[in-house]
Amino acid sequence: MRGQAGDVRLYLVTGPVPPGADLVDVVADAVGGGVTTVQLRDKDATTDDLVRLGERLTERIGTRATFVLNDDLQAARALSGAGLHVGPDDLHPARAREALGDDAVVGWSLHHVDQLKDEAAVAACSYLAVSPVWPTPTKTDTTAPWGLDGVRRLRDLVPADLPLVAIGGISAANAASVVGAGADGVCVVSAICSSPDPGDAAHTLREIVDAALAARAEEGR
Ligand SMILES: Cc1ncc(COP(=O)(O)OP(=O)(O)O)c(N)n1
Ligand SMILES: Cc1nc(C(=O)O)sc1CCOP(=O)(O)O
Ligand SMILES: [Mg+2]
Repeated sequence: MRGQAGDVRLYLVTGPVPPGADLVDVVADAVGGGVTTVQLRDKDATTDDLVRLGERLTERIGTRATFVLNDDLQAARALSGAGLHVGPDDLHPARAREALGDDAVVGWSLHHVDQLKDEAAVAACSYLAVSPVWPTPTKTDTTAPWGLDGVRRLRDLVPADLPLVAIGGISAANAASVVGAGADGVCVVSAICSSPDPGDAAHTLREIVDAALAARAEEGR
């Protein structure tokens, strides 16, 4: 049971924002600029912290973007309608699906190709994530980068009706190549959170992703 992935074309994962900036404003501006999914990720936050911040974020975002928690099932359960993103070292996606219900968004990071042999996990997911495409200073404890060849390989192996997103080192300079290699959406932290103008950064990325998706559709891929 997959649930709907929502719209994963431009997927913002939260991260550090510039001094003086407020994360809620950054996310709201980014959604105004074209972000379609927001993941609240803060590896140091308690469940209570995540719920409080999640409430502020969802109030500002409303229904304009899909909202997902990283790792923390309890926080996701406390925030009505929130989805959950997990990796292979976290809660199993089938357990997340059971806990959150059929309509919830459940995402899973692909660190190793062998994960695709876990049919129950894949069947429970709304989308899968190529993790990471390129090395990134934002998260240094990743497994080996897949590169664009890895994106192509995974797109061939992942069921065609299951959205595949990509994360790690993605910016306006390379987002089109990631979509061209088969990703259905790009996930970014620093390209938006570190930008002096998050709304403009999101708008630029969204135009690039939409153009690359349109070009791919025209080529019949
Ligand atoms: C969209 C998306 N893709 C990958 C990840 C990374 O998940 P994980 O490997 O579990 O690592 P942490 O984010 O938990 O450090 C992600 N969060 N989101
Ligand atoms: C949260 C996260 N997960 C990754 C993975 O590979 O699973 S890479 C990453 C951080 C991505 O940051 P930036 O867009 O600044 O490169
Ligand atoms: Mg995780």
